[in-house]
Amino acid sequence: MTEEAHGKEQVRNAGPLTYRGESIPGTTTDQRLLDRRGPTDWVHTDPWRVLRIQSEFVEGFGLLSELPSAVSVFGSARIKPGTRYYELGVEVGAKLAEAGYATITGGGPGMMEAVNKGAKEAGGLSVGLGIELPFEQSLNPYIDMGMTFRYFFVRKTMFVKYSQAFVVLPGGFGTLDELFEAATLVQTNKVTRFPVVLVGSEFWAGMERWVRESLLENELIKPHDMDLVRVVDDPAEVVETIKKAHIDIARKQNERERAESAGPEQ
Ligand SMILES: C/C(=C\CNc1ncnc2c1ncn2[C@@H]1O[C@H](COP(=O)(O)O)[C@@H](O)[C@H]1O)CO
Repeated sequence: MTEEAHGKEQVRNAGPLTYRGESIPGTTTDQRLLDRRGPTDWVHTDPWRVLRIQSEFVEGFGLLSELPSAVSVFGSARIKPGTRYYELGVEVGAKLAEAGYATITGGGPGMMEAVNKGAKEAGGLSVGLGIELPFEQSLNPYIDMGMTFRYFFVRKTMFVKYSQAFVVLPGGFGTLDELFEAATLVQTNKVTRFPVVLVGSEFWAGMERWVRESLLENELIKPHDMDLVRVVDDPAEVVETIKKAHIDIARKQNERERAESAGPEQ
């Protein structure tokens, strides 16, 4: 801030702003910043929340932007260690790590913990993107890099932006929300097509049947929408399915680019 007499009139430059005469505020920006007194309601207002949301995006991009090729894995928060589904999660995490993928989960207990454990113990990079919940919870202990988000939608952006595939293990409402969000993003071309792989054909059979009989038969989805999601059983198949899908996607992309550069047919 500079203040000078310009002829008789006072001038104050405050950053890019210029004030003259009567318009000069009674206090400086620093004085207002450093003054702790005054009402505090603004911390609970939407404009302030917008800044917090912005800072969450900045922190998330900062944490994840240099992540190597990664896969997001979703699954129940309630599966217990020692159960067959927990062991399935450990194996899926290990296979992804052995294939060189970083593994991203919701950072919580159950399946998320199982997958992070498998990935970490197999020497992979294990990432957890947690969410603030009304009850106390911390990131599981098998995470190399993690962040706890305030806002679900910011966290969801990170899963999509920083992974090359989604893997979905058995789970409840949270897992189904993540699965159908991924399917919708691919269906509407909001993301470049990427593989969505469900693990556990027995677990997913009921949902598959319902999607076919209620959604497809009532023409609420198109027949090719059924191909957006693949179902496998063996953890090794998860990696094979992702790799194969990536090759297919790259081939189709090349074909499209070649057709575009050849110009319109005569
Ligand atoms: C309910 C319990 C813990 C909840 N903790 C969570 N931490 C992190 N992420 C979570 C949590 N709960 C749900 N999620 C997200 O949804 C998916 C699991 O939800 P589901 O309803 O259990 O299927 C998971 O992929 C997370 O991204 C018990 O301690």
